[in-house]
Amino acid sequence: MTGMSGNENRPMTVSEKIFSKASGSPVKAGDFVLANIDLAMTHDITGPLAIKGFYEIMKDREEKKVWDPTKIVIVFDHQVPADSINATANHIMLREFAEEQSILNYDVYEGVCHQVLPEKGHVLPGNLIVGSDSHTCAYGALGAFSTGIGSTDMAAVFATGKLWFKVPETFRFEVEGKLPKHVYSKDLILHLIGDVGVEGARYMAAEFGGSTIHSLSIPERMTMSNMAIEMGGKTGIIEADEITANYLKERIMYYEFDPYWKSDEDATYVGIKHYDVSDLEPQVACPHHVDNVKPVTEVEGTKLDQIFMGSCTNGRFEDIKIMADIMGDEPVAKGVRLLVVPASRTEYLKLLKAGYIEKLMNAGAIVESPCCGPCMGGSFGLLGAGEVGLATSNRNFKGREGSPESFVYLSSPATAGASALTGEITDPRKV
Ligand SMILES: CC(C)[C@H](C(=O)O)[C@@H](O)C(=O)O
Ligand code: SF4
Repeated sequence: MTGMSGNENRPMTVSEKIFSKASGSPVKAGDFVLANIDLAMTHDITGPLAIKGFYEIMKDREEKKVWDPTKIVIVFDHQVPADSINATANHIMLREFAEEQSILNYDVYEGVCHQVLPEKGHVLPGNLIVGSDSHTCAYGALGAFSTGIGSTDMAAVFATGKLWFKVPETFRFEVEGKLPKHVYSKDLILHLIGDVGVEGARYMAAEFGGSTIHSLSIPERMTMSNMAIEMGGKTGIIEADEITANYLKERIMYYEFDPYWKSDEDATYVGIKHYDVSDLEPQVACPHHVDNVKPVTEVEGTKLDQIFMGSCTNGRFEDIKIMADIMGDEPVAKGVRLLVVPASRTEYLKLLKAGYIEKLMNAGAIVESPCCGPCMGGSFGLLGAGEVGLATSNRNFKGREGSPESFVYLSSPATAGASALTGEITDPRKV
């Protein structure tokens, strides 16, 4: 894919470039544009309402067809396998819609949407992607502008392939330094969210850059981009580089790297913050807000009832490997439930082959098949009143994982692994 030519020589952020291409003329932050959508993702929770809205829009048309079936992906992940008759009805509705509209990218329970789309090569740098899920910002890890939208907006996208946007301003997070041992990109993103707060990047493109970011693997970048919404960001974009290109070459037959999809030097930012991570400690987000972030040393010793290792934030092979490695051959502490839910079928199979699933099961973990799992108090693994959970996911709102009287802490897989051995929040550097 080639970039826009003739940007009036005005330096642009990568997000401005993407909106310029998507709307057909050079734009700047603050402009209102009608943009062409490259890819639309929906899932089993928000999809049914989008379909109803689509038929409502189409009610007077003879041909009720989506704008482009090849640009729609439908994922079954929040309630799979169906945990209620209502969930089954939603799944049936989505399957029938996909069949009727010739949408081929759907079903088979591949895993959590935000893992499945990049993994299957649906995401490219420079794309404008929308998904009816707030963590759609995750695909920014590959240099796409991707953002969450509501079901009714999705209905309009199904019908027209276009959507109105106000081109967001960009806030740049410039990160330098080498992450210390046992400190990961999850600790970094929690630290940034704790620093700027849940509204710190409201309606902005959060752009993560600097040598630390560009040394991260794609799974590590995905963890960061995924959580941009937790600082209010429209997206969490990381300019594509060689690491991105290598990830894509494994997935897309004729992928060619296009260096255009980077912010120009002298592009206009609404703010730039600099960080040095050389001394960063493992971080924990404490109940009930994602920006209530503390170094692990301030909360170690907090007794746990359950640990959830999974989600679109940290449910990949690399994450679960970190947990398994830190646990060694030691068992899960008595009295704590360790739920491990790989983010996709592919990640699960890699873990199986490498022996990590067996290792974790021998340690006492309960391993479930890929889905959102307990992340949003879904199909299983709910916390009871007064119970305390530690999760590698992205939200710790009141009642997020079950009872409104429960408590959820968020951490990296390393902290979760160390804590599984002791049954209390534990500093992974001390294991
Ligand atoms: C169910 C869905 C609408 C929701 C979201 O948009 O984020 C969920 O995925 C979540 O993480 O809370
Ligand atoms: S894993 Fe959690 S955060 Fe991710 S899409 Fe599912 S419910 Fe949302």
